[in-house]
Amino acid sequence: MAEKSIAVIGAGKWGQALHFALSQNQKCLITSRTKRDIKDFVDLQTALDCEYLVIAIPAQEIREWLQENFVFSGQKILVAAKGIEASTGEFLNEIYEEFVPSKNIGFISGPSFASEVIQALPAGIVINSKSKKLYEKFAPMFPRFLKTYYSDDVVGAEICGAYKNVIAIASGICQGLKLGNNARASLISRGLVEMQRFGKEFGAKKDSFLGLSGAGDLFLTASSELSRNFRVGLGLAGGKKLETILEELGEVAEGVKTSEAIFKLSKKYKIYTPIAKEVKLILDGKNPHDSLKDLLRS
Ligand SMILES: NC(=O)C1=CN([C@@H]2O[C@H](COP(=O)(O)OP(=O)(O)OC[C@H]3O[C@@H](n4cnc5c(N)ncnc54)[C@H](O)[C@@H]3O)[C@@H](O)[C@H]2O)C=CC1
Ligand SMILES: O=C(CO)COP(=O)(O)O
Repeated sequence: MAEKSIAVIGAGKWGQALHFALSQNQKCLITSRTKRDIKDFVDLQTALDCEYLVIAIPAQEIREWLQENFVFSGQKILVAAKGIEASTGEFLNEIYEEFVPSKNIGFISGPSFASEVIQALPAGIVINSKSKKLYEKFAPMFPRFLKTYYSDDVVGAEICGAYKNVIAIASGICQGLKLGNNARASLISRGLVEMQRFGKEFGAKKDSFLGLSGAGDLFLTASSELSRNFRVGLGLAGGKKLETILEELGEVAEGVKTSEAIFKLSKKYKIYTPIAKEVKLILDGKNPHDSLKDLLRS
């Protein structure tokens, strides 16, 4: 293993922005499943041989990727994805724990649009890990324009990052239906309460929902057309088919599959999650106006 070397795996929007950020203080490699003509691009094996890895592969694809490509050999890893696996309802930390010991892994959360990070605009992010030592190793690798905070609330950060994508879809629908600013603020704040209620069931800490990982990322994503999830909501309100919306987007919108996962988990554990439920039903074809009536009644 090449000591102190670092690589980003996954060269989508977020992988490339993280590669840019991590290249400010040291050399950083990047790889992806298809060869790209970008600086520092290497083959997968060269990346896997690095001591530090940042994995930016979407939540629904990561299990298969790990099974097919990953052998743990002491690497220290940061997970950059935000989502819950729809087929199983498992959180990313549960998927990764089959492959990596918890002291070697951390999860990035907080408000961080790739399109702004790649312009070196300032933001605060959280590195969530059971190991503070892991945080201390990664933190100096980030550039000054990204202020890093530490939290040990891995499950809380994960739920914040995944759930806010679903609320962002709802908020995009609200905007697309022209329901007004009052409605959107009501939706976002009730969304925050809902996320926290859901998180409590899985041992998440309340503070995570009030900080960068929760409120920070939710306010960002649920109020900007820079968000892919928000744009999915706009498309749904405009009567477009989900297939068409995703095709036009050309990038991942994790909230779509995560809403399925939340729906399943809420049923299983009897958690009251009305907004996520309506998002899932709208994605399945329910008329958004009927969802609105149901939300105002429930
Ligand atoms: N774009 C953003 O602003 C942010 C994105 N994220 C999260 O990061 C994750 C990735 O998002 P983006 O890079 O923006 O999405 P993207 O749609 O731009 O790129 C996804 C990348 O994953 C790769 N990929 C997909 N399936 C794969 C597989 N089976 N094996 C290997 N690679 C595969 C694709 O080749 C592509 O490079 C998502 O979970 C997203 O929620 C988190 C924070 C910010
Ligand atoms: O997580 C994000 C910003 O923190 C990106 O959100 P979208 O995936 O909705 O664009």
